[in-house]
Amino acid sequence: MSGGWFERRTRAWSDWTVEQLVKAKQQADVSVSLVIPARDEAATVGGIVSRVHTDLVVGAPLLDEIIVMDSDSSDATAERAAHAGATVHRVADVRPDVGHHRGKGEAMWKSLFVASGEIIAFMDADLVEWDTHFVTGILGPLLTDRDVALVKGFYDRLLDQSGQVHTAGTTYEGGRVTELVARPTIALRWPELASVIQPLSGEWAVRRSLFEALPVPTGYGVEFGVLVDTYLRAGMDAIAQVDLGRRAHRHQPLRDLGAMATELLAVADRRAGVSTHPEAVEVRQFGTGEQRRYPITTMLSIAERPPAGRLAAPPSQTSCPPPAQSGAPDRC
Ligand SMILES: O=c1ccn([C@@H]2O[C@H](COP(=O)(O)OP(=O)(O)O[C@H]3O[C@H](CO)[C@@H](O)[C@H](O)[C@H]3O)[C@@H](O)[C@H]2O)c(=O)[nH]1
Ligand SMILES: O=C(O)[C@H](O)COP(=O)(O)O
Repeated sequence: MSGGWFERRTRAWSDWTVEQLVKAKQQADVSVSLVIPARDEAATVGGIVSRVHTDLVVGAPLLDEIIVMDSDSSDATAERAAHAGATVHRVADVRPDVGHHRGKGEAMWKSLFVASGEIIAFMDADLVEWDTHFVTGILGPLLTDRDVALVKGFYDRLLDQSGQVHTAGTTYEGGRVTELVARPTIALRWPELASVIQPLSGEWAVRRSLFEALPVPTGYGVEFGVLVDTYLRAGMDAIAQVDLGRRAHRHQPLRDLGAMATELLAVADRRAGVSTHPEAVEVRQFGTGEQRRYPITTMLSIAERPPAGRLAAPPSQTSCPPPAQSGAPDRC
């Protein structure tokens, strides 16, 4: 492990009780938003929002708001999230004057225009093994240490070959892109970051002032980009990591992970200054059996958004997002 950073900046979720965090929040006088980016997560998003709402909004005044960024869903994600107590925004409706990209990073970048928190915690919407300590854990270092600006969650990552959790086929082999792309890239380019146990974890929290100052990859490169940029601009001591136990989520097919890996490598190349990629790249993959000679070609967006803090205000009131589905504050 990298000298003292690991000892100084590695904690466990159980280091803080909810009551301690509420007190720390009051003392620091900061507001906290939980933002959940979600694309077609009707199966899980309602349960996740409802549990967090019960424990950390109603049960304790830790979160000022729970926002679900509905990322081009075609299922009932928005309805289920709103019903469970979240404020829901359609990503495409936020700041329409700057256009719309598909992708997770876009949803997170646009959340900066609708969330009010000085601290923003992010959590994925496809979790199947988790609990609300995921949220309290990633908030712990930010609420108790002014020098920390970014907190990454880490955990054992389950991989279930059948696509279900808790079956006999479950192993600890999850995190395929993490192991095969993120970690090797870090080893080669930014070895100090190698002590970050889950560089791609979707459960992380950040000070708004930092996130607003960073460029944001619109797709799955967002976690990697924010981690590397924080390190390059603020140094290792601005980063902390918190043990959250075990996590299981819905797995993507291998070919989709190939696309994710390409997005990460584009982010890494840009930060290392070794290439000037265009906004999109062609990825060619191949079928199996009779289809093995036929390419499946995808144009993959590797676009990045500029730092949100540098964006000019919307041109007029008409550019403001329409009211959210459950009464978001009007930020126009
Ligand atoms: O266009 C998209 C795609 C995904 N999501 C949401 O983003 C979250 C994570 O997406 P998922 O497809 O489950 O990603 P993973 O396969 O889990 O990828 C891992 O690695 C990614 C790359 O670092 C991270 O973004 C993820 O958080 C992390 O869990 C989920 O809530 C999705 O609904 C969107 O909001 N918009
Ligand atoms: O972080 C990763 O490597 C990707 O989310 C893939 O995770 P999985 O191998 O557990 O599906």
